[in-house]
Amino acid sequence: MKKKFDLIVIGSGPAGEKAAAKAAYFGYKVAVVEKERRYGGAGVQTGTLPSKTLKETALYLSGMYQKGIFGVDKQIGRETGVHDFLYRKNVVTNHMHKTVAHNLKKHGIEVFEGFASFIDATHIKISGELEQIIEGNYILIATGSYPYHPENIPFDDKRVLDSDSILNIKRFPKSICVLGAGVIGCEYATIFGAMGVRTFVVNDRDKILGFLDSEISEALVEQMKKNEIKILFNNSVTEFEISDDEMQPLKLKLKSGECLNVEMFLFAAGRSGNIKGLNCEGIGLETGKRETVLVNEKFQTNIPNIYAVGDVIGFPALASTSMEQGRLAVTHMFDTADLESLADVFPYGIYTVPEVSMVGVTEEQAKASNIDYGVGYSYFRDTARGKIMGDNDNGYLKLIFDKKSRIINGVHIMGHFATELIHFGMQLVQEKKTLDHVISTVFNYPTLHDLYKYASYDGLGNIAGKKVKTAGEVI
Ligand SMILES: Cc1cc2nc3c(=O)[nH]c(=O)nc-3n(C[C@H](O)[C@H](O)[C@H](O)COP(=O)(O)OP(=O)(O)OC[C@H]3O[C@@H](n4cnc5c(N)ncnc54)[C@H](O)[C@@H]3O)c2cc1C
Ligand SMILES: NC(=O)c1ccc[n+]([C@@H]2O[C@H](COP(=O)([O-])OP(=O)(O)OC[C@H]3O[C@@H](n4cnc5c(N)ncnc54)[C@H](O)[C@@H]3O)[C@@H](O)[C@H]2O)c1
Repeated sequence: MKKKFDLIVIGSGPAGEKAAAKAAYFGYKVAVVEKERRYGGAGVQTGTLPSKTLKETALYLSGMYQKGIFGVDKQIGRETGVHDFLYRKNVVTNHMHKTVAHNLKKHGIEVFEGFASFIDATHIKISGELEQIIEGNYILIATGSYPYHPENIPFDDKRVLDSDSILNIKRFPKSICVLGAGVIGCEYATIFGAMGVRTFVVNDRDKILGFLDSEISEALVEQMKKNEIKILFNNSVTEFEISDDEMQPLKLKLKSGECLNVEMFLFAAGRSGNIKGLNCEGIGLETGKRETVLVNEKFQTNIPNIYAVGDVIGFPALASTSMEQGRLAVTHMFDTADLESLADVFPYGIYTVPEVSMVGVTEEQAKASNIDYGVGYSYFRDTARGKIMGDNDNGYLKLIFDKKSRIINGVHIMGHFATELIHFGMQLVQEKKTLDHVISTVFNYPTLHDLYKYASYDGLGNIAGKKVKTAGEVI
């Protein structure tokens, strides 16, 4: 007999898992269909958590942040190989697979292993070892995204890689070229840089991480250079010459005419939505650019009982926002009345070495919208906690505020733990707090939260015409 559910979720990534768990928590009968044996999608298996774990591994093996404390340079041992590099990543993804499986089970969600496709708006065919058809009053598409593969790149899963296949390398490279200075490209470039790999980044623009405040982006470039990462701006790879002999380097011809000889190549220039095989066209579901599903502000598609969330709907394509979109879609389906909308202020966390994080407006945006804005800076090395940690990367925090009201509307941090530190800044921006609010706040001492206080004092100095600090200042 055909099984019937209140909700069928396609995909067990962050968006699907959280949506399914919430609907089940509210008492609805829920199914999740997952095509892979291991749960968690790009969030757990191929994207967020593996890359963040590799970053921690690189920091551990290189001793990069201990260097600032003891002043010694711990060279990565020659014996450090691909096994050491990937070990912790495998531990974390295995554990998280089990955590997701456990979460689905404890909520009483039925999981179907197989590939889901639409028969019609309420029936899903599951293809795989056990083929079957299930029925749902509501369907949630949470199928995520995959690395985009341009035709001119000869991916081989050994030396010419994307952000999925880089996780299965069999030997550790001495040199690598990363194409694309977006989030994936910069994170991996700094991971390999920290591991002592000669790293080249090729980007078709003159800025890395185009959405960042320009000063922060430039400061990160300086740190990358310090870690011997070479960034080739306004450039691209036009041709590949690959010898069958794997001991020979890949020869990459660049738009600038130069040739780059490296052991590995990582393509990191965009992703597309996972809609192939879903049969969207067959049921009349509207899709957009880069294989995305089109939705309204309630995450509802043009077919009212079908919703879509996460990477498959495109921007911002983050695990953090995908989970919330999943929960919100369930709010709208079942009128659970617990969440109204996604917060319009959310942070960006870039897990490069050093980390970068931001919330609110950049200086360029403040300028463009004619806000009479001021800035305040503070440096990790000027705080007691920064001194204790031994600031290694000239880390700093930058506040952008409205000069008249003193309301803070942008916070930008580059430095160790930036992705953690940003959350206080997020509250300031969300709640429209002022510089005066920050200076009247008491923090634990010594902590890096002092950065907020010093930047606020610097901002007040700016208003009073007594500004003393500039971006990237070294004393
Ligand atoms: C290298 C990298 C690093 C990242 N780092 C971060 C980060 O630090 N912070 C952050 O917030 N975000 C990060 N992201 C983005 C984050 O991983 C994604 O935004 C998030 O995983 C999207 O969640 P999702 O549930 O929409 O899709 P996914 O996590 O991709 O999950 C989709 C699931 O659907 C399944 N599926 C697809 N089609 C079908 C089908 N037809 N039938 C059955 N199952 C199907 C897939 O197998 C998969 O398990 C990173 C991404 C990458 C690639
Ligand atoms: N920490 C995080 O939150 C995090 C980490 C990794 C990935 N992600 C998510 O994954 C998504 C995809 O990331 P991405 O880095 O692949 O894409 P992206 O679109 O963010 O960046 C691509 C970069 O490659 C450059 N580029 C594109 N084509 C090129 C070419 N032919 N030659 C040279 N340069 C080229 C672009 O100018 C851009 O700088 C992001 O949008 C993000 O949502 C998030």
